[in-house]
Amino acid sequence: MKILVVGAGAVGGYFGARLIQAGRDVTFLVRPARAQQLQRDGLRIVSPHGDAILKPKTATSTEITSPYDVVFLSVKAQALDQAIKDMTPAVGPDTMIYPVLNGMRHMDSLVHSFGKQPVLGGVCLVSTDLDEQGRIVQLTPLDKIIYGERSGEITTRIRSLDETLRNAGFETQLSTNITQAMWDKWVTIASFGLITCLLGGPVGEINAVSDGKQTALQAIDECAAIAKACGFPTPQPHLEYVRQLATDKNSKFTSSMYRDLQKGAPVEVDTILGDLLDHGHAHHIEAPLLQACCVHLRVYQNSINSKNH
Ligand SMILES: NC(=O)C1=CN([C@@H]2O[C@H](COP(=O)(O)OP(=O)(O)OC[C@H]3O[C@@H](n4cnc5c(N)ncnc54)[C@H](OP(=O)(O)O)[C@@H]3O)[C@@H](O)[C@H]2O)C=CC1
Ligand SMILES: CC(C)(CO)C(=O)C(=O)O
Repeated sequence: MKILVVGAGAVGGYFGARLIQAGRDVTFLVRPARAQQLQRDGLRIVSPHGDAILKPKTATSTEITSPYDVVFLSVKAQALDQAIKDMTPAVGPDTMIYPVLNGMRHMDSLVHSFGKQPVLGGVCLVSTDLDEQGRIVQLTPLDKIIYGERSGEITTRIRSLDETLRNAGFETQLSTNITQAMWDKWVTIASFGLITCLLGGPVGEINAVSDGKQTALQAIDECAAIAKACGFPTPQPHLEYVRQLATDKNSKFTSSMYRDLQKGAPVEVDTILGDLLDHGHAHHIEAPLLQACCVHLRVYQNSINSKNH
């Protein structure tokens, strides 16, 4: 299968690299600056599972002339519209689009642009960072991707995708209920985004101060209550796992949103937290911590936008 990874950043770069190491046919769709960096320094992975420096195949949007079998979409929400335009030549009648962005709103944009047929559901569970030198640094051993047809069917194409992705150095799961899995992930990232960005530190530092633990648990309850009201209740074992992760006093765990905030970079506030809050409003669910965090991050976002103009 010919795989096009759109975005050689923290997520795409990591899973793309592991797939290349496992012998899969991977090309990265990149913009010119990243193309030059990869050409010069290679694709560099720093990971508890083993470091790597690879020379990947790359293409810029004008260099794509024929469809790929799979487009693994791993850009940030704010880059989605342009990425959709740039990846269009790679999408043919049989292409599967496998997005791993956090949240759900990107699904509407993809279906609007390409129709329902090519768009799979997808989730990734990993904690990676694109550092100042363009290296991909994996911060915890977790690396799992989940994929499935949005209908839940086990089709021939999803089986071949599963065969291609399995045994490539990370955990995989073919899901027959990918929409639920995406909601579970949404609750996870919204909880950790909210906890770390609003309370201002990694999980352990929040739990080290009085009322930190209770506030973290309240944040999870707010996000889970919205998912439940929307008809996607987070399964109890998953909720327990999130609660445990969020209350570990020794944990350095953060969220990609918090790391963006620390870097002074744009944060996916509206697609991860704002969209969840809107779903809460539609169901009359009170979510004061989530609301406060949205306001905090929107003020931050406005301040970086005005600095950049
Ligand atoms: N990092 C993490 O731990 C996790 C992130 N996620 C989610 O995954 C998604 C991706 O995040 P992440 O990998 O961290 O983000 P990064 O910013 O690290 O990577 C995104 C990459 O996309 C590239 N890009 C943007 N637009 C285009 C384009 N038009 N064509 C080609 N490349 C493009 C950027 O390259 P450049 O700007 O250099 O051109 C950048 O390298 C987000 O929705 C995030 O929430 C999910 C789970 C964990
Ligand atoms: C919460 C976490 C680490 C789970 O994969 C994540 O999705 C993120 O930081 O963006």
